[in-house]
Amino acid sequence: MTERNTSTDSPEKRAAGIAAAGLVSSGMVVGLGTGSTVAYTIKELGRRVKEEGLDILGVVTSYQSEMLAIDAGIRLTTLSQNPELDIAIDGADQIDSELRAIKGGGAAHTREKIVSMSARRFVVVADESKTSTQLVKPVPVEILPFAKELAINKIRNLGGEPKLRSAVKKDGPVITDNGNFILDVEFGTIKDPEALALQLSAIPGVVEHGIFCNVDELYIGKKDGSVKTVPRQK
Ligand SMILES: O=C(CO)[C@H](O)[C@H](O)COP(=O)(O)O
Repeated sequence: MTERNTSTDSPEKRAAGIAAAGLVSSGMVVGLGTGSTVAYTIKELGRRVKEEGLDILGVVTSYQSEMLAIDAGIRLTTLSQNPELDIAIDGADQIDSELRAIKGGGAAHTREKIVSMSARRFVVVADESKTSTQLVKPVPVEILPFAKELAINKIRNLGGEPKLRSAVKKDGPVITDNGNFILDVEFGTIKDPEALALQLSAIPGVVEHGIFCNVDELYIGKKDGSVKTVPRQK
């Protein structure tokens, strides 16, 4: 896994994150993703709650987004109480020209997928470095610790090279918010993301993988502070 850029001061990420917050209006239930780009969205929504009386409920995707949302003053709900969301906004590690994305750099992709699939509209916020004609980054795969060896063998049979993600400030593996391990799997250029997504999902012990084929719209923040929006071609 390459080093994660979680810079807290990025004009590109800020531009994308704040622009996407503009899609949210009072009465909405909003899926709140995880990572440094959507953190700008969460903070902007919090500002609007305080300064403009924006009345929303948020559904978080990680302990990180929960803490940010609480700090920002956003009221939270759960998928049990609100199973259908109006919109979900989240970051991505890479996104291709057909808006298929790799997520899970922050090990939150399982809840992120559940939340994004529960939303009528799923918007990804990113800086330009995340865009690519094809997906080439390693795919994060959350697995049950009990299934590690089986999952590694099955993933190798698919042509992937899995690496157990290690924690930075803890000895041993990363443990997700769900109590599982993460494999970062190198597949080279992913020619057919939809097919690979199905193959990974079929492996016993795979909880969720980081290939997302449900992005409706991409907000790309640029260095000059402008934002390009790209809708998915239907
Ligand atoms: O999928 C994710 C977390 O699991 C993040 O959305 C993704 O890693 C992008 O993060 P950032 O906005 O910090 O670059």
